[in-house]
Amino acid sequence: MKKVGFIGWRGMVGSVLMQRMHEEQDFVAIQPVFFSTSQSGQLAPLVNGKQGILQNAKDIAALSALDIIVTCQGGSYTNEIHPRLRKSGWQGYWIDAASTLRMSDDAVIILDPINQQVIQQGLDRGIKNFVGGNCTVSLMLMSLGGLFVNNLVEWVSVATYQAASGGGARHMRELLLQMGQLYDVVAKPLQNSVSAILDIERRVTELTRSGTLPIDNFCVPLAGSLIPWIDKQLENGQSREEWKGQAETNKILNISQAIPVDGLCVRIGSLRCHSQAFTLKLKQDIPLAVIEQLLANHNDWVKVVPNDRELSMRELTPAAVTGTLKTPVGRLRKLNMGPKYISAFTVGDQLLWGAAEPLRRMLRQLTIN
Ligand SMILES: NC(=O)C1=CN([C@@H]2O[C@H](COP(=O)(O)OP(=O)(O)OC[C@H]3O[C@@H](n4cnc5c(N)ncnc54)[C@H](OP(=O)(O)O)[C@@H]3O)[C@@H](O)[C@H]2O)C=CC1
Ligand SMILES: N[C@@H](CC(=O)OP(=O)(O)O)C(=O)O
Repeated sequence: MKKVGFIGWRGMVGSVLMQRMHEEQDFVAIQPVFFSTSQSGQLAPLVNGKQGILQNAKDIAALSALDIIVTCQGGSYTNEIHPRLRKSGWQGYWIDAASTLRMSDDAVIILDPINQQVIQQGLDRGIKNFVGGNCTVSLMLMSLGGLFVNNLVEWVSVATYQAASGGGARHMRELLLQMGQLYDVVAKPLQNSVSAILDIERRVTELTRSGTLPIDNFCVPLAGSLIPWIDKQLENGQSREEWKGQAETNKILNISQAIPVDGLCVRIGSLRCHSQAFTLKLKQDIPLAVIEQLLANHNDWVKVVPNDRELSMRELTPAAVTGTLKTPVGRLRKLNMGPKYISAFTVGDQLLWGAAEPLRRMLRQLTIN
């Protein structure tokens, strides 16, 4: 049985990974060792009927004893530990949720329903670093995979609607605290159906602008608003999140002629589902029914939601998709720009297919035989 170390298992992404591994009984096939950067010496979680002690996540000797390391601890941990561990001669598999190593030549970005062939080629070439993709990229490919893998996409323009969880656990708390404070300030007049709505709105807006809402994480209020920038600013005017769209998509697909992917990434007040509105230019004029069939047949998680008002409102929302592995796509139609232009709207849980699930499946692949 492979000895597998888990770092970051008690964080938000790590907890989702643990939950999924329990659901799929993945622990049965491995010997798990749990690590922490802050709680070494305390009790590890009970798994396979055994409860060990948390190891120090920065102990290179302890890490070196592992066949596989799975980390959801974040980029700073990867930056600090991965080079030291490799320098020490460790030859094991490193599976990571952080973006740090994604674009390295000696790393494969993992999304097996899309690029199992690339993963297998990497394994055959002796690649040992396997990194989960950016959540918007992974979720786009899970929903629109049928068009990408059939080489039908000429370019992609996207506007994202990204959930608070993408920033991390503290961001989700901050959003909910903001929502609570905004509600509290108008709770009384809201009970009274004849109170003037513009008075209510004014109070909410005044509080939003007062500088008293908690904004340590988002830097500005998100509740009742949005933030049209995610991640760092690049010199070309893109946000780093926007830059990842093209860079990671093309690396995942491993194609020689890059598909342009660009757009605007926006943070909104949903909790853990990212949504994305696409304009795609296809390489051919394909009937909509064929497009729908290619999309629906691509993988077990995508579902084509017919372009119908009622169904879109019911099935194509964060509220409907949160906490599930579904990656629905809908609002599919040909645009006025011409027969090769289509719209699409996708929704996906950014902690599942957007973060934990590709890691879980990679680990399973390495441990099943
Ligand atoms: N959030 C996301 O949507 C995505 C995140 N990622 C990557 O995953 C990394 C981790 O993200 P995320 O899971 O959101 O980070 P979290 O902040 O939830 O957890 C990170 C670490 O914080 C420590 N920690 C300190 N206090 C607590 C507490 N009260 N509860 C739980 N953990 C605590 C734990 O480490 P310790 O036990 O060592 O103290 C934990 O592993 C990111 O930095 C990013 O690189 C990737 C894709 C999406
Ligand atoms: N940046 C994403 C979360 C994510 O997946 O990030 P990264 O590419 O660093 O793993 C968000 O904020 O919604």
